[in-house]
Amino acid sequence: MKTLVWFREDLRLHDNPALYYAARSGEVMPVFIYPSTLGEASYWWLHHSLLALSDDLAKHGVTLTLATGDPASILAELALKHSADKVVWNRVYSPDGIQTGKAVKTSLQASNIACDSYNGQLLIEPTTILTKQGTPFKVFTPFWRNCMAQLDPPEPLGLPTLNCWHDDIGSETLSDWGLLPSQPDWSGGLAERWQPGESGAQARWERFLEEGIQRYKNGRDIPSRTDTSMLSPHLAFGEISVRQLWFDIQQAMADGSVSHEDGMKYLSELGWREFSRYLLVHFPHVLKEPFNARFTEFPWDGQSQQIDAWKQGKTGYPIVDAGMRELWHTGFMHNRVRMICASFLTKHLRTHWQVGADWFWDTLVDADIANNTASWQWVAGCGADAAPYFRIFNPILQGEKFDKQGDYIKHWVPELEQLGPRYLNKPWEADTKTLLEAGITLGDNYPFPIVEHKAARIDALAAYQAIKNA
Ligand SMILES: Cc1cc2nc3c(=O)[nH]c(=O)nc-3n(C[C@H](O)[C@H](O)[C@H](O)COP(=O)(O)OP(=O)(O)OC[C@H]3O[C@@H](n4cnc5c(N)ncnc54)[C@H](O)[C@@H]3O)c2cc1C
Repeated sequence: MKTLVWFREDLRLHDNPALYYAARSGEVMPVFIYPSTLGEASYWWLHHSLLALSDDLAKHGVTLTLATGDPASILAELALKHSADKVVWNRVYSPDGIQTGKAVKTSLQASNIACDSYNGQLLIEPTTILTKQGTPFKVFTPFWRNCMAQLDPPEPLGLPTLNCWHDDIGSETLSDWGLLPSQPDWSGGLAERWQPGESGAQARWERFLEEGIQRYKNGRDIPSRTDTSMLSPHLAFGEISVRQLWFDIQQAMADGSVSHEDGMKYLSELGWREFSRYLLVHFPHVLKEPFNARFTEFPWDGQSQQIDAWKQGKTGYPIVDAGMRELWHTGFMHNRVRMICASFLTKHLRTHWQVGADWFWDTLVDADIANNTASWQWVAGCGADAAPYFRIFNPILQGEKFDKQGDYIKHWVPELEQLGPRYLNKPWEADTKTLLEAGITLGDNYPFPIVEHKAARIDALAAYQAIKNA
C-alpha cells in the first residue's frame, strides 16, 4: 500500500499516528503544504522545524515533499498522479484546520481515494466532553475534572519502520519559500534561545524533567527562573506529543521523582491547552468576537502612539517593558509577564484585545490560535471563565511580587540596572540624586510612564461600568 502522509501541526516522527499507521501498512510519501497564515516569528520556526523533519526523515531514506496551494487540490492531484492508495493526516482543531480537513476529505472522496485522519494533537477529543445537559463546558475547572475522570489516552506510539516509494514528485525547496527574515535579519535572539525540531523538543523536555518540574508549582510564576518547560513552540508545531508528556508525568509521579502537586499542576496547564482548543471547536466565533457578548459594546480606545510604546517596550513600566522586549528578542514571553502586558494593553491603554493578539501572533514563536485567542480574551475579561475585567493588574506590585530581586527587569531593561529595588518598578518616584547615581534620565534614556496607573484604572473601570449597566 502506498500512502501520502500530509504533515500539518505534527512535525515529528515519534507518536505520530498518521505516519505510524501508514508506515505499518506499506510505503509512505510525506507532504507538507505551505501555510499562508502564520506570523513572522512562526515562519522562522517553521523553516528550521521543516529542515529538522526532513533530515530526520532522510535518515530513514524518506523524502519530505513541499508544495504550495490549496491542500484539497494538491493532495488529490498528487495521489492520482503517483497512484497513492490512501491519504492520511492528523487533525488540526482550529476552525480553519477543521474546514481544510473537511475540504480535503471531500475532494479525495470525489476522486475515489481512500483517506483517514487521526488525533495526534490532543489528550481528548473535544466532542466527547459535555455537561450532563449535553452542552459544552464554559468553565475550566468542571471541564478539566470531567476530562480527568475520563482520560485514558492510548500509550504513545513508537517510531515506525519507514519505507518510501521513490517517485520524484517534484518538491519545492525551503529556500523557494523564503521563510527566514532578511533586511534586516532580526532572528539572532531566536536562534540563541531555541532549537526547533523534534530532537530540540526532546532535549528541552528531558532538561525540564531533570530540573524544572520539581519546582514547577511555585516556580512557574517567577519570570527570571527556568522552572517552566518552555515547550510551547514545540507543542504548537507538534514536535513533541502531548501524550508523551502525559505519560512521562504520570510515570514520574508514580515513581516519586515528581511530587503529586507539581505533576498535577503541570497536567492542568496542559488542560488549559486542551480547553482552549475545546472552546474553539464549540465556539468558533470567539476568534473574532468576545465570548461574553456584553463586551461587543465595550468602549475600546487605544491610541497608536501608546500602542507603539507598548510594542517597543517603552511604556515606562519596567515589568511591562521587560516582557515586551523579551518577546521581541526571543519570540517568547514568560506566562506571568504575558498576563501583565496583556492586562496593561487592554485595561491601562483600553486597547482591543485583538490588537494585542495580532502582535503576539506575529512575534511569538509559540503563536497558537487557540491558546492566544483564549488567553487574550481571558485577560481582557471577555473570555470563557475569564478573570473579571475589574481585576486590573497593578504593574508596579506585580513586578515587586514576581521579580523580587529585579533580575528579570534588569536583564531586559539594562538602563535600570543600577537602580535599587525600592524604585526599580517605579523609577519616576525616585529623587533626582538616586536617578543620577543610577545613570537614569527619565524622558531621555528611560521613558516616563505613558499613563498614570491610578487614573488609567479609574478610566478602565468607568468603561466597564458602561457595559455593565447597558
Ligand atoms: C496574553 C497571552 C497570550 C498567550 N498566547 C499563547 C500562544 O500564542 N501560544 C501558547 O502556546 N500559549 C500562549 N499563552 C499561554 C502561556 O503563556 C504559554 O503557553 C506558556 O507561557 C508557555 O510556556 P511554557 O511552555 O514554559 O509553559 P509551561 O508552564 O511549561 O506549560 C506547559 C504547556 O501547557 C500549555 N499552557 C500553559 N499555560 C497555558 C495557558 N494559559 N493556556 C493554554 N495553554 C497553556 C502550553 O502548551 C505550555 O507549553 C498565552 C498567555 C497569555 C496570557
